[in-house]
Amino acid sequence: IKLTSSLAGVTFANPLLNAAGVHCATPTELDEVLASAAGGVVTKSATLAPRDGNVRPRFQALPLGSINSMGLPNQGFDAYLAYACAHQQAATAPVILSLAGLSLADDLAMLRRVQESDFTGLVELNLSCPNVPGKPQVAYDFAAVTRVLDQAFQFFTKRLGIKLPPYLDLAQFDALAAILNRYPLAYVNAINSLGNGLVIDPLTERPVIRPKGGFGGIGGAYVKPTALANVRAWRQRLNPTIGIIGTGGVRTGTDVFEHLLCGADLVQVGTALATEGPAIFARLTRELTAVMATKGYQTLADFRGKLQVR
Ligand SMILES: CC(C)(C)CCc1c(C(=O)O)[nH]c(=O)[nH]c1=O
Repeated sequence: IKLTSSLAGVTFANPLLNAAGVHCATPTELDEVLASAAGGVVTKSATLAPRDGNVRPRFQALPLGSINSMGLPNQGFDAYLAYACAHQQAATAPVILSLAGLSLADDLAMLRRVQESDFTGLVELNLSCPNVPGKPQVAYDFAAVTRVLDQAFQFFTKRLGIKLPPYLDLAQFDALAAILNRYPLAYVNAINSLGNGLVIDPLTERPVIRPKGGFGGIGGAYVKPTALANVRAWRQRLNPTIGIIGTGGVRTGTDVFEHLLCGADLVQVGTALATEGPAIFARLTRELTAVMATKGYQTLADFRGKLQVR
């Protein structure tokens, strides 16, 4: 049984990575993921300048998932570009460089720096980043998405993927796919956390996280059906040249199998990694292998995207 997978010409020994934001903000955390059974690692979404992020508590694990309003705490673009270039030299498992500019100008400035750098790996542009205040996040403002991609692909010739939040209306998939299919994207990563949930503690009568009045992104089991639907919807609508990373609700090998069945080329783990640590990747590869053995599949291609129509 082989778990190898490739995305935009980059080969992964297995399809499993961390989700940007989880266990990936420092070189130590990144090294721990690379030292684990993970097939690769994604950096915390970088902003141009380092950021402390929001006040704590800003993450809370829950029985069925998690809520977070981290506020983009990160060591800054230079630190993650240096890490990505160093590990490219060392020919370790692939490092995906995640970017989340606080403005269109910052997005373009970071992409220009990558374009001029020695980094030839995958870049993941987080489109859940804020837009102009008072407007929805970039990914929910299709004119803003068009603007970013139009300007990026004027000069960016390396491998660019985008991280998208969940969409809940089929007309949104149709409209956005028509836009995305115009660009030479390496992949689409679905989904980011389900935005602005609210978890409260009935004993203290307060939200469980402090920033934004307790509003935060929801992850974990809560979002798996939405994550699978987004993976499937994008696979059905995007050019086959655009790969798919499935993220959301992965805790077991069967969850990984379901994302692959819906069309994912790679699968990322957030909430469950935050609670279990990088050892989860050995468990997930073991469990995925067991599922495949039971079903008689030898490779991921034997079943990737082959969800049957009822
Ligand atoms: C939510 C933003 C702060 C605008 C982007 C960074 C981010 C965060 C975060 O740093 O709060 N959390 C998520 O679950 N997803 C994200 O994309």
